[in-house]
Amino acid sequence: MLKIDHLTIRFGGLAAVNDVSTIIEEGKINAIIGPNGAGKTTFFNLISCVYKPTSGTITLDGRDVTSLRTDQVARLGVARTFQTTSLFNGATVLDNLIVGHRLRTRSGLLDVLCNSSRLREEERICREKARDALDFVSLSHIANRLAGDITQEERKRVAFALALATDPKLLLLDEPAGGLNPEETLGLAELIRKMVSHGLTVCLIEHKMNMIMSLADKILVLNYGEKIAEGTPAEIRANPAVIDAYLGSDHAGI
Ligand SMILES: Nc1ncnc2c1ncn2[C@@H]1O[C@H](COP(=O)(O)OP(=O)(O)OP(=O)(O)O)[C@@H](O)[C@H]1O
Repeated sequence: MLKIDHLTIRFGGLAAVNDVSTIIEEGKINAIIGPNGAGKTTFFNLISCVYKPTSGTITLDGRDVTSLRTDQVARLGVARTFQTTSLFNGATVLDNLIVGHRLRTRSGLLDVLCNSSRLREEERICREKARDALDFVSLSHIANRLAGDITQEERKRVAFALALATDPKLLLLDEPAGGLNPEETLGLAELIRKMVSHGLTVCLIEHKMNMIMSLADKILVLNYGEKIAEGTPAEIRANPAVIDAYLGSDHAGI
């Protein structure tokens, strides 16, 4: 699905991602782990085209997307969630989703002024997609609640729904379980499995090792910007380089 070849980005003298090659496998849960400052978020910024690499290539389904803009790669089906979810707190959950989806549809100012049939049709589709996405993440019951009044876990699910409403094929999740308790984390892991069972490919960054080890099909380990290991959870757990990297950091054991 997404092929990454020799990807490097330098900030001044620092190679935040250094010569990383990997494949994000279709229909799988691909995880990226590594100690603080390992380059995980920078790697996400590269594959969602927020940053342009210093060198290397990114190929999505056979097409070189390395120099595309974020909105262009999003239109090709790459959606992303962030560590914190920005919502319009004074608007309802459903309206947040509709706005999120409208940002990607085609009507222009003229359509709005004329209340064109294209605009009305797009609005109908947006509303339908927003409701479907809310239903998928099990939040239909809070559709009309103000976003400022929902829980942290519900915000995480809304972030998933926002991404899903854009019909992605690849979903990049940045620390989806950050700030959640163990029970909520299990619920979110279940939702990620459900997305994959519906044909999505997932790539996630996560610090919660229990979650990653039980959820991921494949794990890429970064340390100081470099790939130090790649494999199944069992392979990663037994890898001496990974154990070394984590013993030298302040993270919980793997
Ligand atoms: N825009 C930037 N300019 C300069 N340095 C940067 C920039 N973005 C990231 N870095 C540096 O690149 C390195 C990797 O940072 P990154 O945020 O990708 O790590 P991370 O693995 O996501 O860390 P964490 O787990 O703490 O979120 C760090 O040393 C960071 O300071």
